[in-house]
Amino acid sequence: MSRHRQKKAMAGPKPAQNTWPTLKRLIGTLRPSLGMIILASIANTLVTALTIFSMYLMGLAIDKYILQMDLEGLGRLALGMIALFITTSALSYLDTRIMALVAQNISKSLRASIFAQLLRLPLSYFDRQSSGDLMSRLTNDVDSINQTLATSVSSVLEALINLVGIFIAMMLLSPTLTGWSMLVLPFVFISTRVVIHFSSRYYRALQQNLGAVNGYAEEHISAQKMLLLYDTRESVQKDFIRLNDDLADAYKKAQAASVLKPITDFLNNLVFLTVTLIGSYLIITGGQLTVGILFSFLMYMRRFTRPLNDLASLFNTIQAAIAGAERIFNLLDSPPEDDTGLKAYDFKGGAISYRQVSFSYDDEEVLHDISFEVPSGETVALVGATGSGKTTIASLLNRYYDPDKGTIFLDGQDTSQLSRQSIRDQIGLVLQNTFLFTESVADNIRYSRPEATKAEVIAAAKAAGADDFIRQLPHGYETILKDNGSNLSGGQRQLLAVSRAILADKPLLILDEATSSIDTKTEKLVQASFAQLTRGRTTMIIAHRLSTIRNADHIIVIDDGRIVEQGNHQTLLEKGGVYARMHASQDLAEPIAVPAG
Ligand SMILES: Nc1ncnc2c1ncn2[C@@H]1O[C@H](COP(=O)(O)OP(=O)(O)OP(=O)(O)O)[C@@H](O)[C@H]1O
Repeated sequence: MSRHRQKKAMAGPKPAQNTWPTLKRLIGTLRPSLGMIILASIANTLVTALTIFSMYLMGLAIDKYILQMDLEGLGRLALGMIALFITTSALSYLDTRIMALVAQNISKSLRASIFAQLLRLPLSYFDRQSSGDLMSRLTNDVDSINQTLATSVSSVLEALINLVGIFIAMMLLSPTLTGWSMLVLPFVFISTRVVIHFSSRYYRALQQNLGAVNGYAEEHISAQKMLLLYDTRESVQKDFIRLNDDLADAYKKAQAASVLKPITDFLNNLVFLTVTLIGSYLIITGGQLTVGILFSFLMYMRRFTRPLNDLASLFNTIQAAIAGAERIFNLLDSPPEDDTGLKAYDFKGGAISYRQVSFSYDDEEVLHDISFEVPSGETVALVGATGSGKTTIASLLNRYYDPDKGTIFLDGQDTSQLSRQSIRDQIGLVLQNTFLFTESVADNIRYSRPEATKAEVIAAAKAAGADDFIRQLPHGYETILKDNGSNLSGGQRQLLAVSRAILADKPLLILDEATSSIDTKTEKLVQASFAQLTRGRTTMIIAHRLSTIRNADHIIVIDDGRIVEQGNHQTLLEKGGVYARMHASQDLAEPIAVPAG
């Protein structure tokens, strides 16, 4: 775990910024389930009321039957109580089931909307958000709403009814004793709050420390090669020891907080004893109290502070759910990529023209005044140092991003007026880091054209020169690729990407050559495969190898977001400028970019 991420984890989830509007909107999502929620609430209210009543009956049993030695009556009452308990259990089951159902329905539709929205959002949104953050909306935030709806709504209602119901019952039984207990009960409540406050604080700290230790271990175990290469094992070990010490400290503190519990238990018992003594005194001195009433009363008292504490801790859970809901709503409200009102791209050969294009990702401009023309069917190679802006230029063509200034034309049509999908429908893409799904090789190739037959898939792989190595895989075309195809070499991944593009058969192409060193044999294969692919197609190629560039019709040399030279291999060499120097120092023979990982 990087230091940055550690800090983030320590900070914990953020509270909601707009609690009330979010709560209102969250309640709005409950509207379709209103009938079910009312039903659950009625069941819940009945359960609480019947439970309070059953405690009254127990006192009654003492006064009316036990002290009168009426066994038959006691038997009747016991039967009645069994019926009562069965009813409350059934109602309680109903309440739990209904609320779990409501919560799951809402979580399900939230997850569906979030995922649909993630597929619609523009790329720039993902630049600003970490994928971990987005994943946590789909999992943690939805889960926290689910938990809250499933349990907290019922619990709040139950706590409120308990509080009011028990108070009324106590007043009916004995106003005097109620008065006395109201004097001492605050001690019980406050002491319990203190324990909860401290233990939950230490518990949270413990969780964060645990997360930090796990994250650090996980990251460094997977970075074994780096540790060996740079010999950082000693400092990594030191960092781990520090995190481990913090974790042990957090455990000790959390343990120390648990000492508080016996103290509050003692206080609780003391309060209980006081009320019992007062009650007994009232009975003995002929007050209006009976043993049965005192018994019921003491049971009520035991329960009375519980709803207060429940409400206090529910408040935290509900707050966390509201904060989660706010993050989800923010995501759902972000403007999606919108194609409405735009014309479809009318393909006429794929001539590309950039005119005075500038672009910034955030505030910093990374492309300045880019202008070039590619006639249809020709190949343009973009060359330049790493970070100079080659990938960005290509990203503007299929409208992953839109320029801040200037215009890009496709066959003379202003792309800002064309629907993104209609442009992307015409462009084949081979990226440096091809994404491979956990599916069979055949299905991965078919990703660009799902309806393609097996024979078409094989023909595409053959044309790309991928057929040989695919047949050597354990199950040939049916081999399932795992972990983004981690068991394939960089060159093999590119061959699959080319197969995909050949199968898609799009008239325009964007190729990003692999920067990672691939062996000469595979490189030749990839080159041949690229040559096959680009034939007759207008191609923009982000070039890292001398051989690719030499064959391009146009070469555009980029430096720090500007075009510094353009021409073809011959004219640029003759010019004796940047390109000629790059060529002379054989920069291009080596991959320009540092291979990732
Ligand atoms: N998603 C992004 N958000 C913010 N800045 C970005 C983003 N992608 C690239 N940049 C920045 O824009 C500049 C140009 O990057 P770009 O990826 O286009 O360069 P490149 O020439 O393709 O590099 P390479 O050869 O390493 O692929 C760099 O300074 C980079 O840091």
